[in-house]
Amino acid sequence: MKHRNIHNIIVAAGSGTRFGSGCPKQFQPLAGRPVLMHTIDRMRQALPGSSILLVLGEPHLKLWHMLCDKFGFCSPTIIAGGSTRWQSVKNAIDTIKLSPEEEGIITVHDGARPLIDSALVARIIDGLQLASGSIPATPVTDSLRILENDGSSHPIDRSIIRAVQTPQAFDARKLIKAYSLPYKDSFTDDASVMAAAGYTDIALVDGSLSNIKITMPADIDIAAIYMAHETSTLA
Ligand SMILES: Nc1ccn([C@@H]2O[C@H](COP(=O)(O)OP(=O)(O)OP(=O)(O)O)[C@@H](O)[C@H]2O)c(=O)n1
Ligand SMILES: C[C@](O)(CO)[C@H](O)COP(=O)(O)O
Repeated sequence: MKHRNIHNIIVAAGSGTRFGSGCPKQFQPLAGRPVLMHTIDRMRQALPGSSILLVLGEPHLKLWHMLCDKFGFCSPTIIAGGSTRWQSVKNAIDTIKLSPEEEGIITVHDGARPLIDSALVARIIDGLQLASGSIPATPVTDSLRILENDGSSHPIDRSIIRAVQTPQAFDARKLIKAYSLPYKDSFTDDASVMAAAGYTDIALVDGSLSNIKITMPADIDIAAIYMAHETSTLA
């Protein structure tokens, strides 16, 4: 199925401070190829015919072009990143021009989440039928506590908490409007930007436990195990 009015933003302009390597995590090898190539290929498979805007940091452009040459990889259109994830998304959004009659969808995905699959992407697109945004979420499995300023803490009911992933999908006009408002430190994802603009009708769809964000070095090993498991269950 072709999706011509879906614009997919993949943000990969981070520097990977927590990963702690000279080479940012999105370019690290995973199952023989850079993490980011898995992410892009899976998004292409999930939504064939839709456009991808790849957001990269200026210092990493040369490395990316070198990797594309090495792996014979065709890069999506590249957009210059910003100093925060919000700014990187905004830079891409500012290049999307909708015609007056166009009912567009914008998805935003972390380049550092290489384990998306077509079923997950289909769920977030379907979730948009009844809401302004649609985001994948999973229950948490650890016990949770609220930490107070004085250092004390108290337990909370984890059954009312969800951990949120990407990709996140939105009505394009509403997301563009939300990203025209000023930045706040509380913006940790795109749904939080929508909420600040008053778009609180966000559908939560089932996330995937394997859809981890590469954050620490060990996450590369965990992602490789998930990928090997996918391959063995397909065989
Ligand atoms: N200025 C930024 C910061 C983050 N990102 C992207 O947003 C996603 C989620 O961010 P995160 O995991 O925090 O990546 P980093 O900022 O690279 O990591 P860290 O916070 O450890 O420095 C990543 O794909 C990252 O490349 C981005 O495009 N531009
Ligand atoms: C966008 C995100 O991946 C959703 O879970 C997450 O909020 C990114 O957080 P980070 O601190 O920028 O890694």
